[in-house]
Amino acid sequence: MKLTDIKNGNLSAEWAEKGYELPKFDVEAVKSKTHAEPTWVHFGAGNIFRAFPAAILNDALNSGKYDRGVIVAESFDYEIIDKAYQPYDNLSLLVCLKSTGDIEKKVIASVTESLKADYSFGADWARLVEIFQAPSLQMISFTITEKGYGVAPADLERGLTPVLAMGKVTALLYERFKAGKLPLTVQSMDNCSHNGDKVKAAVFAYASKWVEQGLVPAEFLAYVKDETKITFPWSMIDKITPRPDAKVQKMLADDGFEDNYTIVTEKHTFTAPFVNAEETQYLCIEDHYTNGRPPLELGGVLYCDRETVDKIEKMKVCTCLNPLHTAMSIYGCMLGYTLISAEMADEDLRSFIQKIGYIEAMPVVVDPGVLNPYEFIGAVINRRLPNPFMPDAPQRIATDTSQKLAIRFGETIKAYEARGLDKSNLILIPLVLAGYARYLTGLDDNCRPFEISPDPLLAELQAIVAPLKVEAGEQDFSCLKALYSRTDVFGVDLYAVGLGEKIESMAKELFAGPGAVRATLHKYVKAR
Ligand SMILES: NC(=O)c1ccc[n+]([C@@H]2O[C@H](COP(=O)([O-])OP(=O)(O)OC[C@H]3O[C@@H](n4cnc5c(N)ncnc54)[C@H](O)[C@@H]3O)[C@@H](O)[C@H]2O)c1
Ligand SMILES: O=P(O)(O)OC[C@@H](O)[C@@H](O)[C@H](O)[C@H](O)CO
Repeated sequence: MKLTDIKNGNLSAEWAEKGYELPKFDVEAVKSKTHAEPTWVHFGAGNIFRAFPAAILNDALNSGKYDRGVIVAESFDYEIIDKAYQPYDNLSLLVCLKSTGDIEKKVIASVTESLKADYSFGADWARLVEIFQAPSLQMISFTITEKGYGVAPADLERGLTPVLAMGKVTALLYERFKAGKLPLTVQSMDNCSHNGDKVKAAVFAYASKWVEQGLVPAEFLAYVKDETKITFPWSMIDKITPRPDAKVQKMLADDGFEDNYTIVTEKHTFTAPFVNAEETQYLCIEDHYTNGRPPLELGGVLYCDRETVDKIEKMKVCTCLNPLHTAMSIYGCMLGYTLISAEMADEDLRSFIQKIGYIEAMPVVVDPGVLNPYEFIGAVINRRLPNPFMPDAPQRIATDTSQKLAIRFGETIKAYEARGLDKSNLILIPLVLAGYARYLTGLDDNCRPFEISPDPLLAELQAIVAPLKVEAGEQDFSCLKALYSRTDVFGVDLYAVGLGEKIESMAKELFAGPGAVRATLHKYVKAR
């Protein structure tokens, strides 16, 4: 069984016998309609895209009530397109690993083209320009990680040929402007707070600079700022999607599914012709579109107003899921874990995240109404994270931690400040942040080196903690001031909000030699 059998019409009875769900729509017809009149381009050809946005579109197509696919554009890691999309006609296999142990396998055929979003790939770039000039285009979306929204001063100076994702997107919006100021919605689906505002700020930064440099007319800036033309809605996305896993790969191989290997690209993306993910999924989107949109409600998307998205996102990204993930990943990596479900069987770690969620973060959550925060966190702690069939690893979650702490913990600290809540109630959140300094040493709790996950600020932050040793006895921890006063990393100056000294004293305990991470974690969690 190979994904390309689908195009060749070469489908054996084995597919059904082995429980593989095939597309229920005419894949070639959808492909040619989408080519002629595209409606949706997604940037970021990573795992979550295939497991979730592409899969809900596949469901919409399976319903027979919609007929357009999605075109994927990769602006950063072109190897994904060469190795995980093109050889498989852009088809992929979604393996859903339920907490009951049931496994669903579904061929996703909603991706109709895969393009490398860079000028150096002439034909692909020309096709993207053509798509952005099409009146039918309704939405562009993103899952490019938080750092993908970065705007570097050097890139702003590159004019109309920038190298960063947001610059390229702005250049494509300029093509749409020239094609008649056509409307479009720019939709982030990343785990950032107020994610629409992040894209918006980046697009405005490029457009303003280009106007200032005389590269584009002032009307272009007015166009991207005109909410009847271009909108940047907020969203909340939730579906735990680990990297492709060796056990799943073996299970597929045993089935006779031949497209079962994993690729690690030079840029460290873990990709494959298949994705493995959990069953639970939520995608809540602010319904503010200027040129219509694909009917993703057919695949379960919840459309609502901005205020509701804001509350749902705060609940998930700042309280009930992502902070727990980061807490258990920082400590999990130091304690030698490679599986999230195994960490959930560790009483200290389970209790750590439970108390962070229920006692320290929950007091600042506003009930979004459409989802209940207590039910949500209950499912995360009791069903989703302990799912023994999910191959999720703390090392995946620890990737780019410096980009996530401000959202996952800083927002809660800010809310305590804003509401005048008693910050002495914050104990385990400071312990997470103290653990980050210990994590940056790259030594586990036995003082053996472990591989720190990639992070754009890694070298810079490691240099700050470099003077510290993991050993018993007195040492000078004043270098930590340069870390914990970083508002770019923590969202607040932790000294200014009165938590810096507490974090420093916890860090002293964590650095006190082999076994200190476990002992300190146990002490604070038990006392809480
Ligand atoms: N995996 C999950 O469980 C999950 C769940 C909800 C939301 N998300 C969101 O989706 C994002 C991607 O997750 P994934 O599982 O697809 O990861 P992945 O590693 O499989 O893919 C990452 C994607 O982002 C692109 N990217 C990375 N750095 C970039 C940069 N500097 N500029 C432009 N593009 C860049 C990569 O090329 C790739 O397309 C996450 O950061 C998160 O915001 C992920
Ligand atoms: O995807 P990231 O890197 O922003 O964060 C890692 C995980 O916390 C995240 O992917 C969760 O699995 C996801 O947010 C669940 O919906």
